[in-house]
Amino acid sequence: MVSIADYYAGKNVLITGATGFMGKVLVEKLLRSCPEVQTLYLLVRPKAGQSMQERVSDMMKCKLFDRVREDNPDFHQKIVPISSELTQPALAISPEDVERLTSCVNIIFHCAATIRFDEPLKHALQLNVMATQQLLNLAQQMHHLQAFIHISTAYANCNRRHIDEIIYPPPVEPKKLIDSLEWMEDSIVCDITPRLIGDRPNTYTYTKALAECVVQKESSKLSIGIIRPSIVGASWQEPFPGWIDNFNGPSGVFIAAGKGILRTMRANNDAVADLIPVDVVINLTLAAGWYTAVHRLTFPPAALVYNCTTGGINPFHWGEIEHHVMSSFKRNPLEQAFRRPNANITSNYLMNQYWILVSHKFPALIYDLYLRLSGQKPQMMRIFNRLHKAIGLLEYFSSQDWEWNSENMNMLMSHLSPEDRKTFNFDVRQLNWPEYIENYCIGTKKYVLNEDMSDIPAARQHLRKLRNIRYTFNTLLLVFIWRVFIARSQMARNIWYFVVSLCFKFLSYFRASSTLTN
Ligand SMILES: CCCCCCCCCCCCCCCC(=O)SCCNC(=O)CCNC(=O)[C@H](O)C(C)(C)COP(=O)(O)OP(=O)(O)OC[C@H]1O[C@@H](n2cnc3c(N)ncnc32)[C@H](O)[C@@H]1OP(=O)(O)O
Ligand SMILES: NC(=O)C1=CN([C@@H]2O[C@H](COP(=O)(O)OP(=O)(O)OC[C@H]3O[C@@H](n4cnc5c(N)ncnc54)[C@H](OP(=O)(O)O)[C@@H]3O)[C@@H](O)[C@H]2O)C=CC1
Repeated sequence: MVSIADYYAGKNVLITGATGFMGKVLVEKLLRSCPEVQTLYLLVRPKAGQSMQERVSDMMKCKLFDRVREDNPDFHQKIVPISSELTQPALAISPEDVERLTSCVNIIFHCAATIRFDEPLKHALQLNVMATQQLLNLAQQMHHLQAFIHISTAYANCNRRHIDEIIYPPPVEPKKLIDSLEWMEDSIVCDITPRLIGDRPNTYTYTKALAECVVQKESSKLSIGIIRPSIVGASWQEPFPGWIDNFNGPSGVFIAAGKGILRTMRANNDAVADLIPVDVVINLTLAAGWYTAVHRLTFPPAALVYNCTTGGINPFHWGEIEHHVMSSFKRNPLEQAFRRPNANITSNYLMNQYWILVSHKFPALIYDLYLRLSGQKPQMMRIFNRLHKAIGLLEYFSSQDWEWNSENMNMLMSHLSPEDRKTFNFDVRQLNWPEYIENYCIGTKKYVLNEDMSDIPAARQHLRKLRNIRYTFNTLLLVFIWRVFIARSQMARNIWYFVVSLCFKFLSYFRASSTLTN
């Protein structure tokens, strides 16, 4: 069978969501490991005052592309941005571009989505479901299409404990839902959203489940693969360890803990933390593209689903993550930490509320008071409120376990040549978690916060200063409480005198015995 790189040689690839976290890694890996690929067409929208060309050229300047740049300084010639707003009719692609794409595209990777957990249902439906349908319509007009790869999520069916590599019946017929919500005002949709999403935690997982059904409907006409990654984290090996560029999922939690802001979170110490490195997901995605295309004529007309998870193969737990994240940030501290990193996870609701009060709200109040007194704008309480909202949305995923069947991932691996297994490695049995978490934490420091590694001694010095402030504060607090207590209670005074005299007696005894032995 042809190798993966040989398959992609001369192919035209269409990618949505290329400016996102996973899309960027996909573009980079294709250019680096499949250097003979013909053209990458990226569907991009203008954003924040930047044209789509400007956005794509900014993206190509990013550090992620350093290795590709080294191998082929002219790699940008292979990239063709196509203007597209996925929530618009016909994806807002111009007729000339449609003509161009339908005549030459061989493979589609559909990564674009809204991954916000608090996205209003209508918008999440528009982007995650309707745009997917429109892209499938476009795909059917393509004369040379060999594979359509849809990126879903392992949590699309998080209302089940055991998840097989099949597409489950939709909670509702997507078309009916879209039609009925179309005429409704946003406020009404907002009111009925909890009833609609039922036992799913948010509009994201709900709409991703509906999108899978939309994709499945077209599987008799197109060769389709569906990738379901779990919690996508920093890169494991490629293009370099620890690459990450956003606050999503665990990254924001790690950073907040490293900065000493987050001290408590509800999570189950013993639950599996199903993190999956982004390079593993992308290697599997490219291999699935190759497999889908090569076997397109022999497949029965059904989309092949790949659960892309680690829990069943190489499990690691939230308690272990907490331990390794904390020790990593103590070795490699973040700059200007608010307090020393010391976050604890607990599954006990009351305990968590207690620590929120003592370790989040109380220090925030004091710090804001200090800011106010020194003529600055208070900000800490606002930061904590945002943090509480964010972790509140994540807790559902860190408090329970799921079991994913990953037979198709194993099957795919067994079809790769030894060379492809190395170049497109998605064998998570080899993943060393402590080393991965260390690189992940360093990655958040270097690539998300843009902090310099040479500043680590100063950051350590800052942590020592914070420790001394804490010791002084605790001592003063103890003395203060004790003084108040002693002033009010005869019993406390008696205990105090008893302890002091006991200490004095011990001291005299040791001094006397040491004089005798000399
Ligand atoms: C040591 C402990 C170990 C235990 C550790 C347990 C970890 C347990 C992880 C489970 C993880 C499950 C993951 C499920 C698996 C998928 O399905 S993965 C898909 C994942 N999707 C996400 O993670 C999206 C979640 N995020 C959201 O929905 C929204 O960002 C939020 C949280 C509702 C916040 O919305 P918002 O208040 O409007 O804020 P937003 O505009 O997004 O961002 C505002 C600012 O905060 C920053 N920010 C955003 N999120 C965060 C954050 N989480 N933290 C800090 N800053 C953030 C942004 O960068 C932004 O900065 P500026 O640009 O203003 O400078
Ligand atoms: N990150 C994770 O942990 C996981 C992600 N996934 C799935 O992987 C895929 C990629 O996720 P990720 O890279 O993290 O997400 P990002 O949020 O980083 O990227 C989303 C991409 O979609 C594009 N997009 C969003 N709205 C539009 C629009 N209206 N028109 C055109 N493009 C749009 C964004 O473009 P722009 O830059 O213009 O906003 C961006 O390129 C998604 O399908 C997600 O569901 C699955 C499991 C876990």
